[in-house]
This record gives sequence, C-alpha cells and structure tokens, in this order.
Amino acid sequence: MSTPILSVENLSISFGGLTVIDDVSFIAPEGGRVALIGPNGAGKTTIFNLLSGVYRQDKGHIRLGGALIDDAPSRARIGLGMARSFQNIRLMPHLSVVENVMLGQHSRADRPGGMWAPLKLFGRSPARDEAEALLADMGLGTWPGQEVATLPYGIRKKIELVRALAARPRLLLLDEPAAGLNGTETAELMAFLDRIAGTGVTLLVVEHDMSLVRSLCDTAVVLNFGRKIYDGPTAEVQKDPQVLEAYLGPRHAGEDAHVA
Ligand SMILES: Nc1ncnc2c1ncn2[C@@H]1O[C@H](COP(=O)(O)OP(=O)(O)OP(=O)(O)O)[C@@H](O)[C@H]1O
Repeated sequence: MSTPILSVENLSISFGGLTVIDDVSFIAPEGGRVALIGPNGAGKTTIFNLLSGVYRQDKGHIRLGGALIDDAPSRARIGLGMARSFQNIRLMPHLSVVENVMLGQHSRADRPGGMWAPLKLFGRSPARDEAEALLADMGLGTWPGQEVATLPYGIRKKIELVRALAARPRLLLLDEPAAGLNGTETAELMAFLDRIAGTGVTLLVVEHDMSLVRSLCDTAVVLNFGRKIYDGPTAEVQKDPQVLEAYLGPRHAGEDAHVA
C-alpha cells in the first residue's frame, strides 16, 4: 500500500487536566475522501487544530506524506501541502476575487514570480495570471476583478476553496463546508468539492449532515468524548451500535435511528 497522505498516530491532548483527544489514530489515503464526525464537543475541531499546528499534541505523531510534522509551525504545514478552510468565510471582502486567490499562493515555496516576489495586487504578474487560470479551471472565471463583498454567499464559499487550492495542497481540511448554505447552494458546493477531489486532492471533512457525508466521503472516522469509536465505510456508519449510542444514548442503541 502506498504511503497515506495523512497519518495520525496515537494523538492525545489535554486542557487543564481534561483529556480532549485521547489516543486517536487514523489515516487518510492519498486521493481519499474521509469524514471526521461525532456529536458536539467530541473533539473534531481540536483534531483540525492539531493537524494545522494551532495546538501541539501532548502525545502521538502526525505525518504528512510520510514526513513527521509534529514540530512544523502552521505556515510550514501549508507549504508542505496542507490547507484548511473554515466554517465562516475568511476572504478579504474588499479585495477582488483574483486578489483573494493570489493571497492563497503566498505560502508556497514555488510562488509564481519567485519565492521572494512581493505580492503585487495591481497590474499584470505571473501570480495574477496563474490565479485567473485556476479560477477559470474551477469554473469561476466570470468575476476575477469583482469585489468579493458583492458576490453571493455560495460563490464566496467556492472562492474561498479556490484560494485554498492556490497553495497547491495535497490535503484539504474542510470544516463544515456547507454551513450557512441553502439546498441549491449545498448541491452546487458538493459538485464543486467533487471536482476538487477529482484533481487528486485528499479531503478530510468535518460535517454534521450525514447525507452530505455519505454523498461526499468514502470513509468516516467517528469521535466521541475525544476517542475514536468507528473507522470504516460511510455506508455502514449509521448501523454501528457504538455510533448510535454516542449520538442517541444507550437506550436507543440497536434501533435503526438517524445519525445526524
Ligand atoms: N483551548 C481549549 N481549552 C479548553 N478546552 C478546550 C479547548 N479547545 C477545545 N476544548 C474542549 O474540547 C472539547 C472538544 O471540543 P471541539 O471543539 O474539538 O469539539 P467538536 O467535536 O469540534 O464540537 P462541535 O461539533 O460542537 O464543533 C470540548 O469539551 C471543548 O470545550
């Protein structure tokens, strides 16, 4: 088997004596689509914060493409191929679409125009050409010069993802990508994520909506109180007794209930 793009090995972290992540291990295979799910407070965001270097684990290791990144700062992790998109949009609203995408190129060692090239937001530059080409490739070539604040929410979500792609990630961490979207926008975003996954980028997705999880992801890792309780196909997750118990309580385990 080839080296997984992400390998999480026996990860633990405590805050003020409370163990929030407890000996969690899982992998994301190159090109895979893995969901990270669990009830509120299970530790999903904490795992993302550990992966992206916001927190340092007390125990365990994280490997990206086989390389240990335990001590790599957040910015270095982006340079090594990890990108993260947040629940709330973090674009610069008063910059244009293409300028926002150019900001995403910043952490790359092979920046268009050269590593030390200043960020040139005005006039033509290799960076601008590349950002425009990426937007066009992803079907968003219509508004490169338009101020982001003037665009609909669903489009801004997609632009944020293109900005993450500008860093040329191998692994994309997505935190509730469909939060705040209506049904139509969600369907469009799912198709967009499919397109991103089709380029070979591995997806690790925190998402509450199980129908989205099933349509987007092949496998799921389920956390409860900081421990891993399931790691397997998304098609089977809603039948797993431990998962049902985590979401619904012991009384309901064994029922064919809706995990959401
Ligand atoms: N910096 C911190 N200091 C103290 N406790 C923390 C910190 N970060 C997270 N926690 C605690 O860790 C636990 C897991 O939180 P986390 O946000 O990772 O869960 P989650 O699965 O993402 O939840 P949700 O689905 O509600 O977003 C919670 O009890 C939370 O209060």
